[in-house]
Amino acid sequence: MRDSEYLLNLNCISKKYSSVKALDEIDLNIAHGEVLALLGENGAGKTTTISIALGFIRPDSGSAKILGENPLNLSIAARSRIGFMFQDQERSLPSSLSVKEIITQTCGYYRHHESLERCAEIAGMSDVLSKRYKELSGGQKRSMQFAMAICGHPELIFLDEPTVGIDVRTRQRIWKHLRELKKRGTSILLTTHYLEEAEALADRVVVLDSGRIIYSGGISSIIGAESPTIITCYTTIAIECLKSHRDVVSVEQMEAGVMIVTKNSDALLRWLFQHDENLANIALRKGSLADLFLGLTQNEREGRDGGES
Ligand SMILES: Nc1ncnc2c1ncn2[C@@H]1O[C@H](COP(=O)(O)OP(=O)(O)OP(=O)(O)O)[C@@H](O)[C@H]1O
Repeated sequence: MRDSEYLLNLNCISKKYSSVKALDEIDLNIAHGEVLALLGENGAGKTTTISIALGFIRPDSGSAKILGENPLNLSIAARSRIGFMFQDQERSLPSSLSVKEIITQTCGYYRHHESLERCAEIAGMSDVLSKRYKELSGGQKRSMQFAMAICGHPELIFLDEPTVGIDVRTRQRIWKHLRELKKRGTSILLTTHYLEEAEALADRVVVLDSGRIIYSGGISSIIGAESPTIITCYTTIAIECLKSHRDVVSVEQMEAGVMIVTKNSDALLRWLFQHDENLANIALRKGSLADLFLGLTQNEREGRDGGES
């Protein structure tokens, strides 16, 4: 695909805040109708990426194009094809206006928009339309910001941690709506700490770690065919030796023993018993996607540190 065919095209973008490298030469594209989840721990660079894509901040180097234009100099026509929901959006919202007034005002920026009632229904806000923004709970505020992001039928939507603090029912409703938008061909970039959110919605995930992309691809390729198992145990086998075992995804030293993430617990346990007669306090549990994600970032960091020494 040529760069001009992407709705968003970030090319070798770097950004530093004083001595902190927030982004380090990242490349990121979004195609028509694609849902991309940007994953990473706190401070990985997700919000900085979106801020650069939308032209809120200037990168130190690299080039960015959104809907074929420079984000720092975006035309009104292009703006009206974009929706977004930001983590610290709160500061820019008129807190004394009601939900109804804010959503109506936002709809006014777009030529084709949803009705107020439909926006409220999608975001689960029908009962609080007359409440002032400052009177809303944290979750209701996020829901309203979501309504603002989608109200204008944008072609490209940026959602920065859209469901943080939102109750389960509203989260399900938001996911359902995002799937419908995807079916209609809307492109979505969402950042999330929830792997299940990425799994539920995304065609592709990009994992950021300390400003670098350490994975880009389908979520099933991260997980693999089997979901991981966590073994905790006491062992006299050296950590380095455990790490080099082919069935080990990651190992962490605990206060009393080790925590091993593996995708083949049967084979690994047989090996542990064979090689350590002092093996004790064994406990097994099915790992979450988050455990696997931690393993991925840990392995990358170790690879990087090893490579630099
Ligand atoms: N305005 C700023 N001034 C100084 N440092 C900043 C600023 N904004 C971000 N940073 C730093 O840049 C790095 C990336 O931050 P960013 O907010 O992009 O991460 P994130 O992945 O969105 O994190 P989170 O999940 O916590 O929202 C962090 O180390 C952060 O402390």
